[in-house]
Amino acid sequence: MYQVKTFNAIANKGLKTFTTDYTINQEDAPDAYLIRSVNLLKAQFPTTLKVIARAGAGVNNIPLKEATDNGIAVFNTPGSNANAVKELVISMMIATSRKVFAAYDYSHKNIHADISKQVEYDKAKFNGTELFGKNLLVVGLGNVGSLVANEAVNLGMNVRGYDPFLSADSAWKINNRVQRLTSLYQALKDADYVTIHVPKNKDTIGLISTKEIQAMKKGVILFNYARGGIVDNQAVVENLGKIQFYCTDFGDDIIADNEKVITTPHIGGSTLEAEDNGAIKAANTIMNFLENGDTVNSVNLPGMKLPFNAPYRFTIMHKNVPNMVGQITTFLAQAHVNINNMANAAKGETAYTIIDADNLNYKEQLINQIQAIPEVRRVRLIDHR
Ligand SMILES: NC(=O)c1ccc[n+]([C@@H]2O[C@H](COP(=O)([O-])OP(=O)(O)OC[C@H]3O[C@@H](n4cnc5c(N)ncnc54)[C@H](O)[C@@H]3O)[C@@H](O)[C@H]2O)c1
Ligand SMILES: O=C(O)CC[C@@H](O)C(=O)O
Repeated sequence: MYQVKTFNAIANKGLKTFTTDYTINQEDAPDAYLIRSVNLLKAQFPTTLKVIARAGAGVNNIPLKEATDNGIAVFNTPGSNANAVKELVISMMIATSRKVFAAYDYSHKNIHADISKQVEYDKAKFNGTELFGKNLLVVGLGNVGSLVANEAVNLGMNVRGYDPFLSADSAWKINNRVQRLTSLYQALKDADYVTIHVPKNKDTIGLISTKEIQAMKKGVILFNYARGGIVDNQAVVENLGKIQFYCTDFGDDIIADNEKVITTPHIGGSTLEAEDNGAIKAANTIMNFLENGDTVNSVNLPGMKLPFNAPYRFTIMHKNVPNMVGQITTFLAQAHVNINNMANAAKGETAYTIIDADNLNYKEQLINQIQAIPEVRRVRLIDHR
């Protein structure tokens, strides 16, 4: 039996994905955390915890180094809510361009007056512009950015994208009419719209600040549905003469109460469909990791999936240093354990080894020996019989 502890509202479809081998929030020795945006940066992890699955994209709420040091695999569910974010961004592009919020406000305030004639005079205040033919700059062309870019092409926009770390998978998804840039500044000066879709990390905090805003065109509309802090809100408020509207999912005191700033309460991924997708993917990720040791979509381990055709599997999370496989297989050989299949891969400073065995001897001693190698973070034995 495995124990799962959930944080945040996790869609029922996801919880129902777990088989009867899993209990949810019933006991207190969790093997897995299933989370959304809960801030775990200062959390103490129980020693039983082996995996954290984030239903969604951003993992800036998880202390990746601490998790790795404690032998905990961390996963997200790439793309599960990308369509939801895309639809919100496109709708905000249209809503701001057509002055929908001010027009709604006008109509709402005058709801009891007989304004049927007055509107024909007043409506000039709400003249808008169209997206067709305008320039859009998309910063970050991953799961969300690529969808936004493609949809904007469909709407007749001239789309440019900036993503120096673009993966081959993402590149395949992008419409060939999206012009790829090698410098962020190349497109800032003539973009009518700038939208940010990068992860929050030490390199992207303040990615859009005073210098970048000063390089933008007057009247630009800026969107941040990625994370608070990637756009410097202080720089935004100081430049609202230049910025026509700033739309963001991440409000704070600095940008509060400004009619040119339109905030939403982190609802980019808040659709029924996206919440179901993310929760189902996260639940499957947890089960595949705990039962098979699969690490596809891990953010702190190399992505690995090995057919499991033996009675026993060792999974070892360890530092990416020489002679790890040598030491581990020496212990297995000394215990007369026959290796059926194995794989090893690394991601940054961390590596992961999967060893399938035909037989098992001296179980406790073997696990203790491997775990005692100083660079080993966690060894697990999965009994598949
Ligand atoms: N508002 C919401 O509810 C919501 C929902 C989903 C995602 N998000 C946020 O949006 C971010 C992006 O989501 P995604 O699913 O597209 O992630 P993703 O990992 O698929 O794509 C991120 C892209 O950003 C690129 N990138 C990284 N650093 C960059 C930089 N300095 N400059 C330009 N590009 C850079 C990467 O190469 C990658 O292609 C997430 O990390 C998350 O924080 C927010
Ligand atoms: O869980 C959520 O609603 C937010 C999701 C979003 O910010 C993400 O990073 O995927």
